[in-house]
Amino acid sequence: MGAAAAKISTRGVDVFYGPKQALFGVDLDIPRNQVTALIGPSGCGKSTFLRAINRMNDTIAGARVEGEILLDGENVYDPVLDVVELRARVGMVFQKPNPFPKSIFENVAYGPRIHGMARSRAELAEIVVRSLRRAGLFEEVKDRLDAPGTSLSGGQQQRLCIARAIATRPEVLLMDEPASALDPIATAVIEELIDELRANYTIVIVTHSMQQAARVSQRTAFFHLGRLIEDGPTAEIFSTPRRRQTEDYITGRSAAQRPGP
Ligand SMILES: Nc1ncnc2c1ncn2[C@@H]1O[C@H](COP(=O)(O)OP(=O)(O)OP(=O)(O)O)[C@@H](O)[C@H]1O
Repeated sequence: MGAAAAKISTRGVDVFYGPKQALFGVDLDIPRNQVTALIGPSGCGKSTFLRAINRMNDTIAGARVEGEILLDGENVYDPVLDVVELRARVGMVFQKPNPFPKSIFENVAYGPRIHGMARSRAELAEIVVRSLRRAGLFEEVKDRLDAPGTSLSGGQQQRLCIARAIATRPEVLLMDEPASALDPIATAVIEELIDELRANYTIVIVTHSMQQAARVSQRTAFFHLGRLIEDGPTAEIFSTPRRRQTEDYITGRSAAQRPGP
């Protein structure tokens, strides 16, 4: 895939935490309206890479990003770019569901309100309902929108966080192990939702589960020790990886995958 077709293109991305380099020269093209899975052993830099895309690393003292990350051809590290706006365009969902200590309604209304997306209470309510519907949660919560977000089950809370992320009409959704804290049924619901969402969003998901990567993604990028080893269509990465390190990881032969002594 050429950079022209990509929603996000990274070139020579290095990330440092103080003196420690966590990513080395990552070049990756992420296509629009597909799910790209980032896989690799613990500590290989998957989350670091994800956070570099919407500049969440800016919030970590001592973190530094070099190289280029282009969103529709525009460098997200351009000093004139408004970071708050960037994070509305590139939403994020974390491993642990983290609803605000507010009502279900307010969790979703927060972003559209601070971005001035609604002119009236009715318009705001419309955005909230639409986002909850898209996140596959509306039917379960429509009679208790004033209940605290934290009163929902873990899987519902994660769908609430997805509704919150999509309420600002982002173009990209970054998901850092979004189902790892959930039971298998809630996980299946989230995976189905991810599949539906890709029609409207570009999705990048970090996962430790290769089964999940195979189920939800169209493309997979394998990282090892801070380097992107290879990327390509998910079916090819899992059936005919080009690199030995990828093959070792997906077949469970890599030392990093074995349990400790
Ligand atoms: N805030 C931080 N300060 C210092 N070093 C960090 C920080 N966050 C991550 N690192 C280091 O950067 C490297 C990459 O970490 P990262 O969390 O991106 O890996 P990962 O592949 O997402 O791991 P995991 O699968 O365990 O979540 C690791 O060596 C980690 O210790």
